Amino acid sequence: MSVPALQTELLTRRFGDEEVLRGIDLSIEPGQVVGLIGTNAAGKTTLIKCLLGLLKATSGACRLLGEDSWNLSASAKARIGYVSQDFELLPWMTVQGMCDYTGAFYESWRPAQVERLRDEWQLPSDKLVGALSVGQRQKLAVILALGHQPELLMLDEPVASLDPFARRQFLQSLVQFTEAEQNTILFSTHITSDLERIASHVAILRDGKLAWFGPLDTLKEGCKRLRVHAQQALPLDFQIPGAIRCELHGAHALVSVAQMDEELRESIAEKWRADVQVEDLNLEEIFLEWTGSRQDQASSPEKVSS
Ligand SMILES: Nc1ncnc2c1ncn2[C@@H]1O[C@H](COP(=O)(O)OP(=O)(O)OP(=O)(O)O)[C@@H](O)[C@H]1O
Repeated sequence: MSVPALQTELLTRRFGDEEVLRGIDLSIEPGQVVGLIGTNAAGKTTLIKCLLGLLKATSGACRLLGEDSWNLSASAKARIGYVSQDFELLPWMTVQGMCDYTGAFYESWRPAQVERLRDEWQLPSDKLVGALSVGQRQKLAVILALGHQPELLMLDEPVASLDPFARRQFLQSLVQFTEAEQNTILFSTHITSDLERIASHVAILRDGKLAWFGPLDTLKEGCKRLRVHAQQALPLDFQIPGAIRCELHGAHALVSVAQMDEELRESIAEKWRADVQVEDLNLEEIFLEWTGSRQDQASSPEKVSS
């Protein structure tokens, strides 16, 4: 069996009284492209930093490429590409200087590939880094993270400042990156359409826990919204196995489930003498259901009509 590219066991991380990560068990295999999603302040950056050894776990284990994240060897570090949310760069260097400087740290640096990406992404070589726009700096940070041919890419909201064209180019370079079968990506994002385009797997953080982890297709195929219309008022403790969210309104309920199947529909219909309508959800809706941030008026209990 291969060593997981990234792994946590019962990982917790506290900041003062705030327990941001509360017992995360996650195992990402080589070759997986994992989109990490969760609401603002869900702990995505904290998880990425713990995995990279930039933050120490309060308790539990964190491993990267088989090594303890807090004691990574130089050779493991050389196999990682990382783009942080604030992509720290040296403002007084030119773009070319920044590339040469970063390249000097890596034996495996590929100047030709860096130059190609720089041209494709229209980054002026002689411009000072401090004079670049936010989007241009983000592009440079991504190019620097790819320049040494890493096999593990960790990207914390890598496209937040990119225009749609640059985002497309960026996603294309990630697709190229994953042509090497064992290359792994963990990226946090709020843009579900990007996630849909490149992720093989999805990890959802909620309340400091890993609410869901698995293949993107399984998530999309299994997650459904049920409109339950019973003949009489449903009990206040009305529950459905595997429900992610449940809203009750008299004889009606709006329930989202992670793993829908016909047997479940039939058992609800029979047990509650109810008509059960099953609705498909797109990835953004699934995200809203999982993170408990659904605000869609059409779905509010008041609108559940018989
Ligand atoms: N160094 C720190 N000191 C104190 N609190 C911190 C620190 N770093 C993160 N936190 C807290 O941990 C929580 C999670 O932050 P984190 O940046 O991991 O969230 P996130 O999911 O990446 O959010 P976003 O989507 O907004 O980027 C927040 O409440 C944040 O204030």
